[in-house]
Amino acid sequence: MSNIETLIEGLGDLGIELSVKQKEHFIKYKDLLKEWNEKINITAITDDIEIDIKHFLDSLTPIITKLFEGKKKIIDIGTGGGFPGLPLKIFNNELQVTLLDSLNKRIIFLNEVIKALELKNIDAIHGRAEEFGRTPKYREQYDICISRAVASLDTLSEYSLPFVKVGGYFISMKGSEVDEELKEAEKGIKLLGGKILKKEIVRIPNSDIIHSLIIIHKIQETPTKYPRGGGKPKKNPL
Ligand SMILES: C[S@@+](CC[C@H](N)C(=O)[O-])C[C@H]1O[C@@H](n2cnc3c(N)ncnc32)[C@H](O)[C@@H]1O
Repeated sequence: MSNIETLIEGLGDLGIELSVKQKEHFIKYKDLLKEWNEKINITAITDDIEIDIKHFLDSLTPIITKLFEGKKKIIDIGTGGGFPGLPLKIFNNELQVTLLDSLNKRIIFLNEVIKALELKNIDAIHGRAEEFGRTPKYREQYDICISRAVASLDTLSEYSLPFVKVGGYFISMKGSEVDEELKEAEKGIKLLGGKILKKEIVRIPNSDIIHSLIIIHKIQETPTKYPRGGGKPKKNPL
């Protein structure tokens, strides 16, 4: 059975105590992550302490924004092994979560975790963000779109902002050096109906790792021509 002492300690530093059930969920999730990672490539991080810091605690840093309280509807773009969407769901079971990734084997893994943890109001779906963002079922349906380690902010904004309702937020989890990327994405974010609210600097508890959360407010509908197809958001960012 996996150890989650570093996670428990790190959250303790923030004054947060996990329930028995939440602890069981994180342990089971970590067990499955390590087991599946031997068969398919999900993550390069496999050590108990590193998983706690670089996956679980890092995924939970957005809770400092207070935006993840209550029954929010959120989508995690390019979720990979479920980060940050799945730890956020374990933390606040009221969240209604969509996990999206273009690699089906990772979605199969996530569905196994969802089943093993008996989580409700969470879906793992296979596909590309720039395609789902054009369909009525997903477009402008979410209070929050969040993403970590998927693309540069200009490209990622075109993938992400179409999912967000007017009045909602797009949160991009980035490293500490993000100013250049922010500057390059500014014009596109405006075209997509967003407004950069702030850059929140966060230290991952129980570590010296500094990251930033870019918080973008959706103030207008995204024009229907976005997201563009044919790989344009990546090849030719706005
Ligand atoms: C480096 S991994 C990051 C995974 C996870 N967010 C994390 O931080 O551990 C990037 C993930 O984004 C997915 N991805 C890349 N482009 C995508 C797109 N256009 N739509 C959906 N998923 C995408 C990849 O399949 C991969 O699983």
